[in-house]
Amino acid sequence: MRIAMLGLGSMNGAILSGFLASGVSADDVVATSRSAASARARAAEHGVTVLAEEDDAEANRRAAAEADVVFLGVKPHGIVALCTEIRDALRPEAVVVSVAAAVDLQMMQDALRAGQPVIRSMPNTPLSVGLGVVGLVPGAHVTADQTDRVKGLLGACGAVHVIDEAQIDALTGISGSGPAYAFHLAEHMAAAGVELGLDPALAADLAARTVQGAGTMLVENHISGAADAAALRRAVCSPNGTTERAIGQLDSHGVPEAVVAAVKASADRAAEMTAQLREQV
Ligand SMILES: NC(=O)C1=CN([C@@H]2O[C@H](COP(=O)(O)OP(=O)(O)OC[C@H]3O[C@@H](n4cnc5c(N)ncnc54)[C@H](O)[C@@H]3O)[C@@H](O)[C@H]2O)C=CC1
Ligand SMILES: O=C(O)[C@@H]1CCC=N1
Repeated sequence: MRIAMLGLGSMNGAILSGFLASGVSADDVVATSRSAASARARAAEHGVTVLAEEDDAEANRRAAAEADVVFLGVKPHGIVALCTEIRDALRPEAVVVSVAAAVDLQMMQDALRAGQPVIRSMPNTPLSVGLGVVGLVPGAHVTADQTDRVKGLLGACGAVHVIDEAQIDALTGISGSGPAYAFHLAEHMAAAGVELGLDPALAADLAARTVQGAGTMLVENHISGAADAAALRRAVCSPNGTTERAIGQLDSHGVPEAVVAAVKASADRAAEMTAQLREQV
């Protein structure tokens, strides 16, 4: 299966790392980038061909022309223009997969040739280490085989959920943006350790491994049904102990409400961006 990755930034780069680690051959991937310098850097980093030409539309068309699956990894406001650019170069059976927030299936289908299969996705960057989460919304022209093919590719680097388009903003608020919430938490746990006198490298290591360990426990217990997040939290809290005091601080500082507000803000922003993009097309 030939894969094109148009726009090799943070998200498509994370997906590509996941693909290569899961056994996709670098020979089966062609990517594009905006500048020759970034193309060289990305080609060296991933060991795949990265095209960048004077005219980036030409690089995108060349990469798309041979592909069975084409990942669109540019910013949301560039997706429709990219679809228009590659429209006539795509093979009719090639599946276009957008990773962009806010750009709905209709906008992409309208910019591509009638009948071109399109899948809207919302991935997250932990796909790079095989622990991602992806929401997939297959468009009207996508066959079950084509969905399975894309699910197979992404499923080798994370959990894939096929969802309705109406659910994608909520999913974005949890799993698309969510890695940043965990990184934010780790950042401030480590900063507090430094304030308490720890070496910065030690504090960062403690925070990173704690988030990793808690995440792994959470997933294992979630899959087995043994315990949910609240039960695992309670198991760390000894009565009148250190953690109970710490959680009391999180609660009194409004962290539960802040997390709910953060997830909703991400989802609301996605919807707002969709409305803005619809006005532009
Ligand atoms: N960063 C993340 O964690 C996530 C990002 N996304 C989505 O991924 C998309 C990309 O976001 P990031 O990777 O964060 O941005 P980014 O800025 O890191 O990557 C975009 C890349 O596309 C390149 N590019 C721009 N126009 C191009 C063109 N015409 N031809 C070829 N390359 C072009 C840019 O040079 C850049 O390398 C967005 O639509 C975003 O909504 C979705 C889920 C998570
Ligand atoms: O911040 C953003 O808009 C993108 C979508 C989800 C994660 N990053």
